[in-house]
Amino acid sequence: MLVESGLDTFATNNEHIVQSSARFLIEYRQMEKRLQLDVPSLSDPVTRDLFQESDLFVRSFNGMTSLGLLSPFDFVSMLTLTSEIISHLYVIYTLTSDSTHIWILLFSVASAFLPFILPWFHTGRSHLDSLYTPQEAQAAEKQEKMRHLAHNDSHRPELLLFGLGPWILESWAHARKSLLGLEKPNIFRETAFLGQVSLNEIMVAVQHIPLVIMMQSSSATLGSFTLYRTSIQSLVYSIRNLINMARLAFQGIFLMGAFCCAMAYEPKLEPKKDIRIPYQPTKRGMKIEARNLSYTYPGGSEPTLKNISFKLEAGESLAIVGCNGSGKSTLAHILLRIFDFDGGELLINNVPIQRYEPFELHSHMSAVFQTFSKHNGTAKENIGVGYVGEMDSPSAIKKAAGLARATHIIDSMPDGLDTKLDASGFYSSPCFTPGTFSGFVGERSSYPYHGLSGGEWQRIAISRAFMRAKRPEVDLLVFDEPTSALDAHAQNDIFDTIDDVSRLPSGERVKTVIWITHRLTTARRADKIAMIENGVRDSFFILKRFACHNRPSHPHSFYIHPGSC
Ligand SMILES: Nc1ncnc2c1ncn2[C@@H]1O[C@H](COP(=O)(O)OP(=O)(O)OP(=O)(O)O)[C@@H](O)[C@H]1O
Repeated sequence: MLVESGLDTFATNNEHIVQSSARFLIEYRQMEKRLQLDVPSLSDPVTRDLFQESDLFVRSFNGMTSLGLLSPFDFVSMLTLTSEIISHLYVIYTLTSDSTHIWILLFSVASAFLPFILPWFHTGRSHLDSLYTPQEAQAAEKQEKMRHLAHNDSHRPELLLFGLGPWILESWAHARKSLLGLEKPNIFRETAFLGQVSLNEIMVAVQHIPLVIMMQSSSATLGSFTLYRTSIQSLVYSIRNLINMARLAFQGIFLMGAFCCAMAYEPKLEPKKDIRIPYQPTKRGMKIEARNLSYTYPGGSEPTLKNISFKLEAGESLAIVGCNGSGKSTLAHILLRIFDFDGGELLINNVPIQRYEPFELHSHMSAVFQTFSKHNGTAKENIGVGYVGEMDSPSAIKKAAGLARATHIIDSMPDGLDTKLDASGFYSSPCFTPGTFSGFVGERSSYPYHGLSGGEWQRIAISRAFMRAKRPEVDLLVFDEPTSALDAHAQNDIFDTIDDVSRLPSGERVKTVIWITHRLTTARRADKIAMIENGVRDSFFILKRFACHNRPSHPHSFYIHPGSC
């Protein structure tokens, strides 16, 4: 007994280790692949579906009897069920001696199966189909979206401001009911109920009729009657289980297929091996040349950017100005290789940008996006993500914060760099009652998270960009309205720093700098100014010198303007 129990424990532990390791590996591969996905891949619905199905496989990977894994145990269960079916069939066969018995048998089997077959006719589709209808997929997506809105604290202020609660609840309930099959008309439900519950009982009663006839023959005993009855019920039960198991196995194989396809998926911006070349630095920054660049957002009918052409020598600075919606941020995303472009050419250091591996190219760039991220993490993490190699170096983080003039913000936080920041704005709002949470970083404070103003967040985002910007391998700095929430004095300081960071101590510029701004004062600091005019979707941009259009003269300014000129 002792040995048996010891062996059993050993086998269980071993099994647990094997299952956990396999599960971890699958989850790791999925996470790794998902993190490689670029924006164009993510905006492709087919890719999104593929990764969703692959996610489903990974989440269902629970080892034995899971949906995702066909374990030996599943095959053993299938074999057992098959052998059970054969033995029940044999028992029934031995009890069936003449043609009357055969008819009784057929009648009994048909009536036992009827309750399971009828619902298929009610819905007009197979059980398998019912798992994948587009309406249900839509309902599932909506349900998840609403659940996310309700659970994610970062949406709470807008949720309250716009009174979205009832709408979210109603939409969620609608989607949920539809998924649970509670939204069918009453008549249909009653029919289905009759079909599944009462019909079962009716059929059990009906099955007794031929058996009673059988009892009247002299050879039938009460024992054979019971055996016959039990065998038919067991036969139906085993067949049903086998079908369910086969269905799960089929789904498992289908989802496993999706997982394998996802693992082989190459992100859209990834260059093919035969054209890929390593980034060639110029020592003076990044040389950029755009020739007739065009871009249309997925699903858009009109191009947001059309025929953009310009040239920026390594080490030059360019300010892009223009009205709202003219495409400035879109252009920045293309230059940063976040988006692809539909037409034209973009050369980086005289090489088409498509030939560079995006991960490598990005290591030579730093940026502040207009809609920068706010992480629900510590100040250290929020700044450190700019260059994770120095995330654990307080001095590097403080230096970057110093460049962004954010030192005083960090000094005023309760736990300095270890203060958890409130990305959602929820915990710093007056509606939040302190003291209801415990165990957060910085328990000295009664608030779990520390709130920041818009300008302070912007300085954190600029610090993040400076974590990487000052590094020698970085050749391009892009700032999309980096100081929109800062006062004029702070704005000047930041632009002085941008200028310093882009130069060697000797004063030589070694980084190309592009910034987007609505302020003429900051635009004038650049070597060149590009202006996007009438840029909403139907623009036709061409880079020209201001002087050609009687614009304020600046020796190195350009004018991006609609229409050929
Ligand atoms: N994800 C998107 N899908 C579809 N259209 C988009 C998307 N993002 C932006 N647009 C559209 O592209 C156009 C250009 O937007 P973009 O953000 O580049 O303008 P912008 O010049 O940076 O504006 P702003 O000065 O207000 O920041 C806008 O008309 C906008 O509606």
